[in-house]
Amino acid sequence: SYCCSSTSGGGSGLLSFDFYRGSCPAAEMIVQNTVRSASSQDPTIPGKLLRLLFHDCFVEGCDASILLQGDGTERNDPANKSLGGFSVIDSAKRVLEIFCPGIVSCADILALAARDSVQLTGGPSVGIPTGRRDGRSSMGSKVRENIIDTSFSLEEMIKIFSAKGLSLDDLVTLSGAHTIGSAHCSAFSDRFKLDSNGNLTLMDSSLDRNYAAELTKQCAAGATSNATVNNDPSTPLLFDNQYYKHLLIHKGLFQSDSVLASDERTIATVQGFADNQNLFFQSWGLSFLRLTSIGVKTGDDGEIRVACGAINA
Ligand code: HEM
Ligand SMILES: [Ca+2]
Ligand SMILES: [Ca+2]
Repeated sequence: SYCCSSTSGGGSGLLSFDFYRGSCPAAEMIVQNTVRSASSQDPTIPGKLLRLLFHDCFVEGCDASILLQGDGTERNDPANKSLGGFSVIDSAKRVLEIFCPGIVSCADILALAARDSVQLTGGPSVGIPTGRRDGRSSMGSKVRENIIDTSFSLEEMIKIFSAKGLSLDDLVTLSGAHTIGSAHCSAFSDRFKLDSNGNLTLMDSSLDRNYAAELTKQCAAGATSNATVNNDPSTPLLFDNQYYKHLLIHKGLFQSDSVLASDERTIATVQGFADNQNLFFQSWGLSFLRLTSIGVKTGDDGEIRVACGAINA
């Protein structure tokens, strides 16, 4: 088994499965029910929760720093303005504060909610250990250096992933999150240029022409600035291996997606996942565990917030 007691160890970094078994046995069920009901009202929720977790874990570890509100926080950094799903975490927390006040961290709620989002959309169900505690700081200035931009080279992506203890396989596997959810036109407009009519024309020859034409149509001049396109053009609501199949036929939305199918260090993994969904799902389980373990605070570190948007008084 994974480890360990829930006694405070002063930041030992160890989590344990079913950490809340004694203190709040319904915790995981309450999160799951909240995510399920929110997603049935709004199918864009699972993608939002999964991306929210990624952006939390890459800045100060998986400590819910992304949820803190206020001037100069991560959440208010321009690079995070397209994040969503906050209200789902808040409502799970409200229910948990009624049943088990002061027990379940926002960091665990977010990790569990992202896990459940994958399962709800048809992906693998992954048991993850809990016991994360909530951070007490959140600085917008730390976002840029830790979050990958769509224009990054594979080299630059590897650098950031390895700084988090994640491998090249983790990078290819976790990028598979783009099998669900959507993106604002501005997120990939660097692959196009604006013509004199304000319309986009293709600059990046690594993109399939018909797919590019479809994207320019959806993002044409006059489309509102909050226009979005699906990350996965064929099964946007399903967590499947279609993302990898698209990469192989030059239909990766971001440059950072496309590069995975063109670099010889990653193409075999992409091919393997495209050919075999079970392989992708198995790998997802391992990589997701590593993602949700980045920089966790345990023991005496951090706190259990009363409300996810603010540190305790
Ligand atoms: C490796 C480099 C990555 C880059 C450059 C990247 C970039 C982006 C961008 C620009 C968007 C669109 C945001 C918007 O315009 O609304 C997006 C969406 C998304 N990303 Fe990533 N991402 C990366 C990795 C990941 C990882 C590791 C995960 C999770 C494990 C993830 C999960 C998602 C999800 C689920 C969405 C859809 C969000 C929604 O529907 O609101 N991404 N990503
Ligand atoms: Ca964080
Ligand atoms: Ca899909």
